[in-house]
Amino acid sequence: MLKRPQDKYRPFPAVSLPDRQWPSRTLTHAPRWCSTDLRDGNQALIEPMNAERKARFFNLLVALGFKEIEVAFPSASQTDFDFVRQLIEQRRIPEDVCIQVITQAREDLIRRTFESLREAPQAIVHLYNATAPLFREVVFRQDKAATIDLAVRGTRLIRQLCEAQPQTRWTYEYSPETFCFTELEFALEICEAVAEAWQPDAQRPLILNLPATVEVSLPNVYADQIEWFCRRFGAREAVTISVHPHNDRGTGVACAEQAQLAGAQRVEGCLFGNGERTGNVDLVTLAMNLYTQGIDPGLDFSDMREVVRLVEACNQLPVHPRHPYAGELVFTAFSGSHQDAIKKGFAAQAERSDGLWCVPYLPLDPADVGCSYEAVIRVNSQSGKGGIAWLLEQDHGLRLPRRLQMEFSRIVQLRADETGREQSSAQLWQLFRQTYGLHGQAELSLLDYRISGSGDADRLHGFSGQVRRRDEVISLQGQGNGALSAAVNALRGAFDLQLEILDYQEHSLGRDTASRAVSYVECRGPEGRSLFGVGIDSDATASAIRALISATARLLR
Ligand SMILES: CC(=O)SCCNC(=O)CCNC(=O)[C@H](O)C(C)(C)COP(=O)(O)OP(=O)(O)OC[C@H]1O[C@@H](n2cnc3c(N)ncnc32)[C@H](O)[C@@H]1OP(=O)(O)O
Ligand SMILES: CC(C)C(=O)C(=O)O
Repeated sequence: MLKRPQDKYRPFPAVSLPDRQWPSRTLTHAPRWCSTDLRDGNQALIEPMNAERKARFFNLLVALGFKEIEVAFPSASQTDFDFVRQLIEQRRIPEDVCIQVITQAREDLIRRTFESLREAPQAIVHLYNATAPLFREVVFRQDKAATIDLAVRGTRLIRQLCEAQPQTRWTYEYSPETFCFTELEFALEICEAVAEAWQPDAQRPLILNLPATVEVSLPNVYADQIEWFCRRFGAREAVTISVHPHNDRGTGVACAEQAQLAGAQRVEGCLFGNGERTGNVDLVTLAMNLYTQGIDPGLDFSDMREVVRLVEACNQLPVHPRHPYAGELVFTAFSGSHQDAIKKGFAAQAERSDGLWCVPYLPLDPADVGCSYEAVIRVNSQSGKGGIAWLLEQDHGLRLPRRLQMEFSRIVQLRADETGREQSSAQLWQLFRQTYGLHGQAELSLLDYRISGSGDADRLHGFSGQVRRRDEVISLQGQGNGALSAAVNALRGAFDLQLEILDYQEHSLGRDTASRAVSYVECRGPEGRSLFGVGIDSDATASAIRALISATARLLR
């Protein structure tokens, strides 16, 4: 890169619009959406879609709720032409959906475009020509007058061909391609000339589509351009202002949103931002941005994973795992402090009953786009106790006491650091069971036990039982004020061990009477070392004794 980029690149000039209104407006409703996945998206693919992929994509767009779909550049290829014919002849276009096709302003191409549209119930014919100085000078070698003439001649021919096929309800769309770096006065002049040639009214609708063909400036500059245009265009009420942002600067979404504040009523783009170079504006993000502001976008992404799957299959391009609202990782927290906040947020959410979504770090309820909470928290070496406890609670019903969370998270941390890998929920559960002796090969396992004297407050409780340690069966005998203290005394005697209970908690693992109980016992052993034991049993007392044995085994280790 250059030390002096100013020698090579010039900043884009600002628009003089001191009384701009758009910054103090807010979005209150969805725009008219037009998907151009099958045209602008398609022309940017390594291998353009065949008829079968186009048909699958078209059906998806219809199912999502799109009412305007740019389906082809019919004069570009036989595939595109035939696809339009199939849609029409096989009556695959729902009544409330209007297909759109694009053409250059060349007579042969326009005529071929109309051939593809024979007997269409309704259609939008989209004509474009580039208007910016660079394109006039370098690509077309035309002056301003010739550029206007090209657009006007194309418009007149389209009008004539529309009139020759009155059974179709026609809409005309004109795009001054490269609008965002065309002199504003000239963009206005050419659009006025096109409107004059078309004569828009309710029966002859006109869409003026003002594209950011290549993003060259900040979104606020684009918004200024749109507001400037909307305020000056003569027959403003008779036309729909549409925008078509690309994403070269990574600000396609901001451009589309701010352009709507500035007066745009319609947005063209692609799902997940496919399209030329860095892509067209991403319609999924735009729609979900509205949704999370409480505005119905009029598009339904309830099964986002399926939408991703289908679009990936049709485009043969992956959707990034961090893609807003849709990527595989966008509802997942790996880091400890995020997991802690999310866990607390879910608990607070469950306590409230106002239905409002307020969970830290999650701007959207994953369930609204068909995602489960399973992936919300995943554990690796960046994770903390909150996330680990969440997984054990969600997947196994365990509500670990805070100090046990701290203890086990240190053990998980060690494992994650050792392996350098994510610890899946299944791996965590295995580590938990191994650590606390909850599996078949525990170092110390309870074979049987009996408690005597319970029920009479004045008498001491007696504990007798047997545990297996490796191949050895060890008998236990002890007395105490309660069952647990009798068992503690029995273990002390059998293993000549300092052992003291610091804390004890239990809860049931389920709601019905047949559910099991889980006990957590924190013990102090030799040299003041404290640690937890965990026991699970269908009987609450047995689960407590198992927890004690689990702690003893760990102290003996
Ligand atoms: C910003 C956009 O996305 S616009 C849409 C772009 N999409 C596509 O181009 C995909 C489909 N395109 C195609 O299949 C082909 O380009 C076709 C069939 C349209 C035309 O093919 P060709 O006749 O071989 O021309 P080619 O592709 O080289 O296009 C360049 C010619 O079109 C002219 N041209 C470009 N845009 C336009 C336009 N909107 N109106 C009229 N002429 C145009 C150029 O000036 C150039 O003319 P020249 O050959 O006299 O110098
Ligand atoms: C033809 C126009 C709308 C276009 O695709 C663009 O400017 O990117």
